Amino acid sequence: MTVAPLPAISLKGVRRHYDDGAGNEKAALDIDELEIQPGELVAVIGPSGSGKSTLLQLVGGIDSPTAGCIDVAGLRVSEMDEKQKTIFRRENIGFIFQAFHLVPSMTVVENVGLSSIVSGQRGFRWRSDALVLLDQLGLFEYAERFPDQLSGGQRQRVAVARALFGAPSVVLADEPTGSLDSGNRDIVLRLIRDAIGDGRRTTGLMVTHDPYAASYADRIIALRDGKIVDQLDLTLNEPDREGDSHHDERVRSWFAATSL
Ligand SMILES: Nc1ncnc2c1ncn2[C@@H]1O[C@H](COP(=O)(O)OP(=O)(O)OP(=O)(O)O)[C@@H](O)[C@H]1O
Repeated sequence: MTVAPLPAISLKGVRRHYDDGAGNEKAALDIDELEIQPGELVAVIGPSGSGKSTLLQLVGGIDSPTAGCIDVAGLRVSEMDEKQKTIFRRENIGFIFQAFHLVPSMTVVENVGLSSIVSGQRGFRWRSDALVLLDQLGLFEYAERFPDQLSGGQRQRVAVARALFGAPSVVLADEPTGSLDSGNRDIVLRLIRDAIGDGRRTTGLMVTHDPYAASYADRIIALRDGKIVDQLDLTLNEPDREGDSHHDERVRSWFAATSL
């Protein structure tokens, strides 16, 4: 008998309400069920205000749900207090924020290895691991610079390297290719894709407005008004998923149909 692996990310009956300012409760997120398997890369799309960032913040333990159950990497995030969530984030999550959130007083290589530095790891193993990632992203020569000496696209790649550093259980990416030209967009997407996949222990959730970026995912989910309104399984296209096939017709027509 084969036993199905536990999902890497599981949401059940998850609601996140806000007061709309007029005393009414408005649901930023309302998901009955969502399961993401280990090694799966899921793209999240949807119009502005549909709940994409809220979903990332709940899975990443930055925010807490009003109701429901969230499990990530076998841990019940929805029941953690703030201190537990801080440790959970540090040990399990690699974030790529739209605003990058690099530490201005630290060099590029220190920003990449931040989680090791913060957790007090001794020795310089972290530095060589960080340099490998910087090299893969074409930023080796910038390792000793500071974030304010980089372009927006270079900073975004540093943020990607930092998120992938240490092979976290889950990578949460909010528009990871937003500031990149097409060449660097490919480098970043391939690196994220290589870090997440069969036999890897990293799982990914990536918010994007870019159909090309979404085509790197195994599955695309569409949010509207906080609910999952559509899904597309791209693993069905697996035999063709190299090179130009990332522009797969089915992805484009589906995007057109969901009027993004
Ligand atoms: N702190 C808050 N207080 C009140 N309402 C909030 C708060 N954060 C989010 N919301 C509301 O929740 C809904 C979902 O917001 P969210 O930021 O998740 O959307 P999004 O899909 O990420 O949008 P965008 O693409 O513009 O970043 C929106 O209607 C937003 O106004």
